[in-house]
Amino acid sequence: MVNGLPGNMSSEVLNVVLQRELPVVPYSLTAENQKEFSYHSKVSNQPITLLRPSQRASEIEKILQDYPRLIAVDYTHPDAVNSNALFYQKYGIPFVMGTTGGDREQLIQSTVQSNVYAVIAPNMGKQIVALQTMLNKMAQSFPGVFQNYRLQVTESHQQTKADTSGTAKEMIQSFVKMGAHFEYDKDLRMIRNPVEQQQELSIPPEYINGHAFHTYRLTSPDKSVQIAFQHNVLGRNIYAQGTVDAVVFLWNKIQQKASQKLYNMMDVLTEQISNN
Ligand SMILES: NC(=O)C1=CN([C@@H]2O[C@H](COP(=O)(O)OP(=O)(O)OC[C@H]3O[C@@H](n4cnc5c(N)ncnc54)[C@H](OP(=O)(O)O)[C@@H]3O)[C@@H](O)[C@H]2O)C=CC1
Ligand SMILES: O=C(O)C1=N[C@H](C(=O)O)C[C@H](O)C1
Repeated sequence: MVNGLPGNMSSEVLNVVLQRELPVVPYSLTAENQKEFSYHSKVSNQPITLLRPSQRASEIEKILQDYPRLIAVDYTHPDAVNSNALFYQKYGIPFVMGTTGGDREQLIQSTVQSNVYAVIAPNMGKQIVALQTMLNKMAQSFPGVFQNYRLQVTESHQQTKADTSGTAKEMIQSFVKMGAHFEYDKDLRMIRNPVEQQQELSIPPEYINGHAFHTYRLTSPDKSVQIAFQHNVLGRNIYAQGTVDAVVFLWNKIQQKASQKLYNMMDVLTEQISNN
């Protein structure tokens, strides 16, 4: 069940689900102010009924009777993360939460308490998740290696993005664990202006409405050393592919009745690599 239609990420995920010939539940949670009542994908004839927050409680039990083994994918809005998660938890629906923002601590806490299977990650792009994993390991192995270094982060996304990059927030935590000094109001530059994106970052016009460029730059106290990490993505396919991998991963965990219920994308990636 791909929730957040007709949004950008949910549409992309739906395409990948259909390309991989996986079954799709013909319902999607949408925003209260949504004007359309159904969504029509370019690659399928089956319309998807859009359910507003005020409608979903009365419809979900019937949907669960028809699709008892459904897994929800959530690409909605930072303001909806916690309430949507509570909805999945209340009805025992396993979910893959790609939506960023909201109260992340509460999201994790309520998921653990609910005992519902879930994958939660602010970035589903496996190559980026590999970089995150490497930085986590680096922080564990060399906790103070960037002591007194200053971290500066630039992240550029489409103008409609509602929040600060969730990926950047996680990466920053790793660098801070390595001793780097970082202040959100001074050291984070968020670029949302299409003119700057084209002129400064050379983002092609067709990707102004869908890109994610991140640079993390560490500078030594005397400025004689600079170390930078960068991941630049055009479009959204990388996340959609990872999301569908996470759905398959979760499906397998449910079949195996795994005792661990909550996972992140590092778990998905680790299992995929060890199975190959
Ligand atoms: N984990 C990952 O790998 C990635 C995460 N993301 C995250 O996914 C989220 C969505 O991004 P994107 O698709 O680009 O955003 P969009 O704005 O394109 O899509 C979000 C959709 O969700 C709808 N929506 C709003 N409120 C609700 C609600 N309560 N229930 C259901 N649907 C709702 C919006 O409707 P309306 O427009 O009417 O408000 C819109 O159609 C963001 O948090 C983004 O950061 C994005 C890319 C990758
Ligand atoms: O909104 C987006 O587009 C993205 N959101 C995620 C984030 O906030 O980190 C992942 C990626 O940057 C794309």
